[in-house]
Amino acid sequence: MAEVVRLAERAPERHIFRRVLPYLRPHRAILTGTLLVVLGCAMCAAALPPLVGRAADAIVAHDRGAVTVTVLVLAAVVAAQIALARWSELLLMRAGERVIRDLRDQAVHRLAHAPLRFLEAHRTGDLLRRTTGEVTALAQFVRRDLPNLVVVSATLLLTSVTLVVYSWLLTLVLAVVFVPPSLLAIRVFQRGAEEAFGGQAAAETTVAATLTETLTARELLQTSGALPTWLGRVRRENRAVVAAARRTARVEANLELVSLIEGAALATLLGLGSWLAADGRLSIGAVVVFILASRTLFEGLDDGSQLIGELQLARTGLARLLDLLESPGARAVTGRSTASDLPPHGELRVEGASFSYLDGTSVLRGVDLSFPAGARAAVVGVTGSGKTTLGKMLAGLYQPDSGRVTYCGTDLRDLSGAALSRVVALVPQEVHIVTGTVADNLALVPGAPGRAEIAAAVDRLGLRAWADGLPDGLDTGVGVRGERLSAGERQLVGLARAALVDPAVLVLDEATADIDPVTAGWAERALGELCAERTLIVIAHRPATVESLPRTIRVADGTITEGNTSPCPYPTASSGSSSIRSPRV
Ligand SMILES: Nc1ncnc2c1ncn2[C@@H]1O[C@H](COP(=O)(O)OP(=O)(O)OP(=O)(O)O)[C@@H](O)[C@H]1O
Repeated sequence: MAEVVRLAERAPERHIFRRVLPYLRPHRAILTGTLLVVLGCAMCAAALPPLVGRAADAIVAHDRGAVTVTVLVLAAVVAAQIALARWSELLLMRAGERVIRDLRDQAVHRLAHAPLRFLEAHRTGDLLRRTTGEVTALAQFVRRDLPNLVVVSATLLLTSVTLVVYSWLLTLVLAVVFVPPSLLAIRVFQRGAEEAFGGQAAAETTVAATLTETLTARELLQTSGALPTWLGRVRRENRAVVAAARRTARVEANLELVSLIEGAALATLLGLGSWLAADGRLSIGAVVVFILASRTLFEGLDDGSQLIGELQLARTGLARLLDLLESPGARAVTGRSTASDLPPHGELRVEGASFSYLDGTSVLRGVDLSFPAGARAAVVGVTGSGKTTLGKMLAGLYQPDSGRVTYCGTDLRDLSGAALSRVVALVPQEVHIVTGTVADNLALVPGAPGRAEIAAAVDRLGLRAWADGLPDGLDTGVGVRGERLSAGERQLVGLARAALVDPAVLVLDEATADIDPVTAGWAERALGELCAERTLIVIAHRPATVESLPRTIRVADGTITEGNTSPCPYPTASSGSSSIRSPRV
């Protein structure tokens, strides 16, 4: 079985900031400018205690002129601090939004190009959370917490310098007696935080994934009577989230210890400072500066430790997002060859191909098949024998674990995404329909065809009367996920999309749901027109389809046996004949 790299439930956080650097590089100009403004803001904050100290000394010395000048400078510094803080906020928001926009674009791009096997290996909710929830959390962090984090770091640094300058003795007491226990308490918090926040994110992801499934499987759940069992599962997972959140809250409570240490330190410093001032070894102003600066230091430690919680949350989200962006498993496996290198008609060949699903289910073993240009074949087999898997492999959606699938000698793996879709198109049993109009859905092919091209394809397939019969023609809304279209009409959309792509090979997974005779007639005609010039491989579910096709490929026990070839059995739009029985798609 080919190795598929799964995303870790708890994404590794090692070197997380170094890993995010390449994503920040395109925005380095605005980020550097922002950091400089933030630094200016922090310098203003650090200048306040010395200015207040100077004012206190001037008051003690009855020096009115010095008091006036100091107060004016103080006012100017405060005004500058406010202005710089506002400016840095705006800059950070702008820079942050750009970074987030790029990350989101890349995540969506990565998911849109990820191999089918990678997507199947993960729950949709997990992938959705990584591309939406984690990005939103990151955006919030950048807007709200990052400015504070930068200001706090710079303030801590500058305040430490102020403290040393004003009294190395008091700084020594502070540094030896009080700062280490503070840092220890923060460290204890950090250690628990990684586990607690990671656990909370994982538990929330599980709930998100289950909620997504609740919506997608709602019909099954409502009609099968399985809703109570399912809701029991939702409740269990919900309880796990609450437990994880409580664990996080307990870890956060450790931070209270930091406040306690701060109170004790300020009281000690005040006593010690007053004693030194009374002894004449320190001015009153210096004591004031020291107390204010110590307070700033502890506030910084306090804010910093709270921010570490947010930082941890952002780290976890960022790690999960980067895990997706960096995952080799999510990397598109298509190559660079373009369809222009290849003839419009040619042989599709399977050589010694084997395929197993991730859970180890071995489905196909050593399959050899050849479909010369214009061949038409039915693929048959009991349910679960591997027909759909073979179809997806023929369409290049699954890569064989061993062996290869080639078109005119070129491995499908070596084709670019657009080239692959021009070589082979798969119309699945359940054609995927997106919210919008019929025309919007038909435009979902390479090259985004315009209205005229879409109308021409519909005419070519003999579907004009069907389209005109819809309430608003091609502008008819299809509802959420196409629920306003019948199974047959969805296959008509799939066939019309195939006509717009104009592939050399068409693989059709016949719809098993009963289709009304009128829609079946439209589909029959469209298919007849579509298969006029190309290779057609129908995964057949009805005896009538099998009888109508000249060649039968039987899938059983992972291997293939087959019969002969003869001309196209489908009537074309121009012939209007339906004398040959054909599949109801
Ligand atoms: N995504 C998947 N992950 C794991 N196993 C899978 C997956 N899809 C299909 N299988 C398994 O692979 C085997 C072949 O499935 P496949 O859908 O190809 O059969 P099929 O012949 O098309 O069936 P049907 O006629 O019912 O559509 C089955 O045992 C199925 O359970």
